[in-house]
Amino acid sequence: MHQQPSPKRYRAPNKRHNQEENDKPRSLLECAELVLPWLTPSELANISLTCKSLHRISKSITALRSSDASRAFENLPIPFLNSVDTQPYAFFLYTPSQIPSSSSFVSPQRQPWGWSSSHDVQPNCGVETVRLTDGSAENAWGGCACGDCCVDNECPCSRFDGLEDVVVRECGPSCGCGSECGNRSTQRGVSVKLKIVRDSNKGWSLCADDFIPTGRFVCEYAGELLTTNEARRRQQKYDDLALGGCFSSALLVVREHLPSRKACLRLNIDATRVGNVARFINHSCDGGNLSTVLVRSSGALLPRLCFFASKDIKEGEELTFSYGGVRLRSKGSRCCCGSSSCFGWLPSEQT
Ligand SMILES: C[S@@+](CC[C@H](N)C(=O)[O-])C[C@H]1O[C@@H](n2cnc3c(N)ncnc32)[C@H](O)[C@@H]1O
Repeated sequence: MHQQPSPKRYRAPNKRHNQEENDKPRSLLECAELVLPWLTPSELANISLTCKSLHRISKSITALRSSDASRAFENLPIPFLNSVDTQPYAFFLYTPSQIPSSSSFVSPQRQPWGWSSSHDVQPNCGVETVRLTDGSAENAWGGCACGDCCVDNECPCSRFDGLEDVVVRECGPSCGCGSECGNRSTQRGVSVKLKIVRDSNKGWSLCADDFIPTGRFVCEYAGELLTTNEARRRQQKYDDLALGGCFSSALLVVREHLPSRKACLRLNIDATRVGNVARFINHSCDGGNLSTVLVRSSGALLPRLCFFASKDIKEGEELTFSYGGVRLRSKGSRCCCGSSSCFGWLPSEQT
């Protein structure tokens, strides 16, 4: 007769086996805590289905991601808040400043996001933040060598240089004044409290989380700088994806007209895949509460597009600006800005 093994006889060998199992998950979990922050939301969702421990780690990564969209790149955390649906956060790679377009060398596919507090945060790991500076011009352009750039408006970097006055000048990489200089207000990242709030019509929206006075710098529009050909190729792809619904692109074309009006510098900034919090700013047909200003820093090759409060902004108010006045497609995407001057459709122009 076949004898059933007693539970006791089974337990003895299992004890050692259990010990090995306990050891294995421990090292597995340590690896998981390092690897999982590199995963996309769908990869994270898949892996969280495999066992309870990975589910727990995935959950804490999701909570950390929702608590700070800027993943410690900015001075203050910028949380996602959603009382509309179940989406906890938007997934993209973070760069606090412009980066050259996507050669794989500078524009990686992955960046860790959601490290637990026990790990050293490596905010600069993953996306290289390249300074687009003109090293050769360091002496030719000169920059400044002021002791205090904000005294008596003497700093040569603050002077109008023949470009249109919508271009603001700041000290930059070729100046001797250093990072604490008062003439670098747009170069220190976000210093006003912001939050990213889910809206049932517009997707995510960037909101003030404190009072912002008129004239205060809010953030720059950071992303990948594209050639015009690449911008056209991507816009076509984004338009196709948008037809399927549930896709928001963040490709902005900025034109800086030279004084002669005979030429203009065109900047194509794509924050769709790699960007900063400005990628969540929605359009308003009445111009919104942000003004856009091109800022040139001494020694930088290209200007940066910066947002300033164009009026006093209350805590909780959504931050918006006008995406432009041109609507090439008579029936493009529906606008839900809610302003009395709403056109009904979002601006659209030939990229
Ligand atoms: C730069 S993104 C802004 C952030 C975006 N709402 C999101 O969820 O990522 C631009 C996209 O936001 C949406 N959007 C922006 N302003 C809008 C508006 N006034 N009405 C409806 N949708 C808007 C459109 O889908 C647009 O393509």
